[in-house]
Amino acid sequence: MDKIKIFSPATVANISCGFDALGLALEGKGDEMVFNKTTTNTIRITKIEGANLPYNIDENLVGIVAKIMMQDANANFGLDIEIYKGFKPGSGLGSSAASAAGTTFALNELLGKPYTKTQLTKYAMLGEEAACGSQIADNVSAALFGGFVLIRSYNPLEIVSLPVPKDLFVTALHPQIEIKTEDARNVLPKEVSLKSAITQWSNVGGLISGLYTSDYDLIGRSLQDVIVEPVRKKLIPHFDAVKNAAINSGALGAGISGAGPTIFALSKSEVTAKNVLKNMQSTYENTGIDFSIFNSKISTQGVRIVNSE
Ligand SMILES: Nc1ncnc2c1ncn2[C@@H]1O[C@H](COP(=O)(O)OP(=O)(O)OP(=O)(O)O)[C@@H](O)[C@H]1O
Ligand SMILES: N[C@@H](CCO)C(=O)O
Repeated sequence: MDKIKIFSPATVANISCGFDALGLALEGKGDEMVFNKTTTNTIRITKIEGANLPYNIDENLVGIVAKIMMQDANANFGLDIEIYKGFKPGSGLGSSAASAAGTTFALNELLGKPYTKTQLTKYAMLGEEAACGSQIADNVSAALFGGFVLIRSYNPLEIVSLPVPKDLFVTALHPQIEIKTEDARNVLPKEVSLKSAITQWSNVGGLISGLYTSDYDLIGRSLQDVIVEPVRKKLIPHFDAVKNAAINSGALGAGISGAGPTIFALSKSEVTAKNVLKNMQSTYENTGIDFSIFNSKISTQGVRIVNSE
């Protein structure tokens, strides 16, 4: 294979109760990238559309991840890379993760598929470190594996794919402000009380049980975050109003997508999700802040090939 075009999905990390441990992949929203093998032994980013990002391969995490993987594999080719961002960095929808996961997937194909998805996740986590200072796995593993994922352990890295109940829909409202993941991590408490920890891990258990049994009400009751959301929601204008609008219009639950500012809601059917979108939208329309909003199914596929030669 000499050339590959891939699609890498947007993702929702944390899913309320599972900070750094849970993620899901969205259908339809994501980045595309083209990787062309060259005979030059250099890596170049030749085109970037959709976001203002560096072309320097030591600054753009696509270049950073590609360089490390090429060196480790002793690759005997160079690369020309085109990046088409489908959503903005700093949105809470895993922009850096879509780039990092997509790069590892494409490189694996061009190298003859030497790596497992868990090994690719480890490489993609280096991209996350370059973006925000932490080797987080939730967005990148959701992008690579698709569906719902649980990071059962960071060391050694263990990713568990969870079932996706067929009627689940995601609504995502993205206020047009940028929150850097690094900044959103810096506001977090260094310690949590035992009481909060018990509530949180009980909800993670409830959510996972709900996914396995397609118990939508249990999923809804488990979408609670008593540790991260109370601190981070202060960074997101009108968070409570939008969350309440989602729940009052039938959503199972709602919370912060990743590090924010995107607010996500889960609903049991497309009809409910449409109603939830309408009410979240009309709540934000009164704020004077620009935003975008969409509904999505959960993608069970993750990063995929668009075409290859
Ligand atoms: N290819 C790339 N795609 C996205 N961001 C990149 C890329 N290369 C470098 N960056 C830098 O990474 C930072 C974005 O990372 P950050 O984690 O804050 O956003 P994010 O990935 O959209 O957040 P979240 O994971 O919450 O959705 C920005 O400073 C951006 O310039
Ligand atoms: N779990 C990470 C995701 C960042 O995209 C966080 O919430 O900081």
